[in-house]
Amino acid sequence: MGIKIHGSPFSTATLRAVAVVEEKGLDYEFVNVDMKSGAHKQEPFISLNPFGQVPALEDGDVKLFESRAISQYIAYTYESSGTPLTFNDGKQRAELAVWMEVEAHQFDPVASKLAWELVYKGMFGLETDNAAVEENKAKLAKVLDVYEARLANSKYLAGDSFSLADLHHLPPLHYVMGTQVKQLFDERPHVSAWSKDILARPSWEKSLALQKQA
Ligand SMILES: N[C@@H](CCC(=O)N[C@@H](CS)C(=O)NCC(=O)O)C(=O)O
Repeated sequence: MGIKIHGSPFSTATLRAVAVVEEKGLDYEFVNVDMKSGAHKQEPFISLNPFGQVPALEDGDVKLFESRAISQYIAYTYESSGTPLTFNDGKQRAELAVWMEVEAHQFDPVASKLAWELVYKGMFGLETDNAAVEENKAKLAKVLDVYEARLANSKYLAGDSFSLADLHHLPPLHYVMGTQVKQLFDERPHVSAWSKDILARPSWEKSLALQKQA
């Protein structure tokens, strides 16, 4: 049995897991979980993730949930395939850990909230909360100031090569770049160059192609 990713192509967390497998050039089966009908809260999916959230991964007898845990499993298990997304050196591994934490705890909460307010709510016919947009834009600006300083000295967040730390940003980054939030990236030259670079990766284009098949 090969790699199976269970999820929705419209879910940012699912796309994070898919992007890693694409970046590694691995064959995989995408198993669509119909979130509209609540399939993520029922069997058989709930046995893969008892929290009822996509994505989940199966690889032989390995079963995992949490997109960032899935990405690390793929990157380390299939280290020799495709792009090296991790580092062997201890200091670089520590840098990778730092920037993966920054993505998960500083970037993702605000970028995902902005994507929800400015993209997803529209899809569901819900009204944007403009106060929440302004509040989260201000928070994101502060995070991006830190990124700008980091990226002035380092081509990618964890070092000189593209890694999981960069890849983890792709799904919410993709969504907010189609909104007024893009301006916050454009105003910061190093952040702007970095975001253009990582969004142009063929693995990301292939990940998004899943949406066209849905
Ligand atoms: N920390 C989790 C978050 C997973 C998550 O929030 N998935 C969303 C879709 S992007 C979901 O399943 N939402 C439905 C729900 O929470 O009921 C991960 O990275 O995998």
